[in-house]
Amino acid sequence: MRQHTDAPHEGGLVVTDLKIRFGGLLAVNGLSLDVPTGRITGLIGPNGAGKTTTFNAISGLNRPTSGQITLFGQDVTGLSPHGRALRGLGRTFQRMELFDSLTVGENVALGREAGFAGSHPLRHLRGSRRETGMIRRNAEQALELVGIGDLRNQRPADLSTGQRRLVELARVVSGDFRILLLDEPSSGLDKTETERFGQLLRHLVAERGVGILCVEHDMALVMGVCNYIYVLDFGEPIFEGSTAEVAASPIVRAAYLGSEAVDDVAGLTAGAL
Ligand SMILES: Nc1ncnc2c1ncn2[C@@H]1O[C@H](COP(=O)(O)OP(=O)(O)OP(=O)(O)O)[C@@H](O)[C@H]1O
Repeated sequence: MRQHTDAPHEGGLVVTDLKIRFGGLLAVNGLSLDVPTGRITGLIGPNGAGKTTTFNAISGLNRPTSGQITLFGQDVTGLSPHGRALRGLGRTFQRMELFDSLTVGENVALGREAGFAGSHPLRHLRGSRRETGMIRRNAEQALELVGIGDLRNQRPADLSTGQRRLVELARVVSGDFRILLLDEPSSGLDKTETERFGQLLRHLVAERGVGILCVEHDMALVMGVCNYIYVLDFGEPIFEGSTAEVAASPIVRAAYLGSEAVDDVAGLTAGAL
């Protein structure tokens, strides 16, 4: 596994030789990832490559057949999603899971707990309010960092897809996690919104020093924000490298043949980087 930090590795998420089998299907076969803090790492691959399965294994929603997952040097392979969250791991989901009965501010305040299997976010919200204002303060900071403070009293149902994506990002930011897993965060955004979202991710890393692992189909976003990229195809890790190396790789282009993203990859290879 190559390390993609310039400085000595200060820790983060490390996945070693991950294998996940569903019956006769080897959905992920020997994937190793290094996701340091202060960097945006990409995980890409065509449909069905195993990206979400990998995310679920990292966040504890499915059990790996073999392999190891460590967070800041601690083996978390056997821990629950909640245990991993407490150790600094937050995630978003491909399908946004915002509560339309709550305001934007309340959704963001769910922060650390929401979205993780086995938690009870509504109960958590009420309990925490009684005990402390800390969650509300975290939520306010996250709303400001993501630039949606003016939406705090609105309901998610009244927002555009782009705004809802920002609410989702603010929610995971409010959890004060050190490693964020973002599952197709720009899905449903137009080109301008995606560009702004990319700038926001870079701002987030610069401000908070978090590490981000991002699964994303939008190649322009991937190539624009990621420091390092891993490529999966049919569960096999087929390539890893800098954005320039990935964009120039014939292996990567071949994996995307027949998919919509192939033109994007080819275009980036031709000179965007
Ligand atoms: N719970 C499951 N049981 C059986 N097979 C599964 C399960 N979850 C995923 N798979 C299969 O594992 C493979 C990888 O799926 P996964 O959703 O991880 O791919 P992906 O790269 O995230 O795809 P996409 O980009 O379309 O979201 C697919 O063949 C999928 O059908």
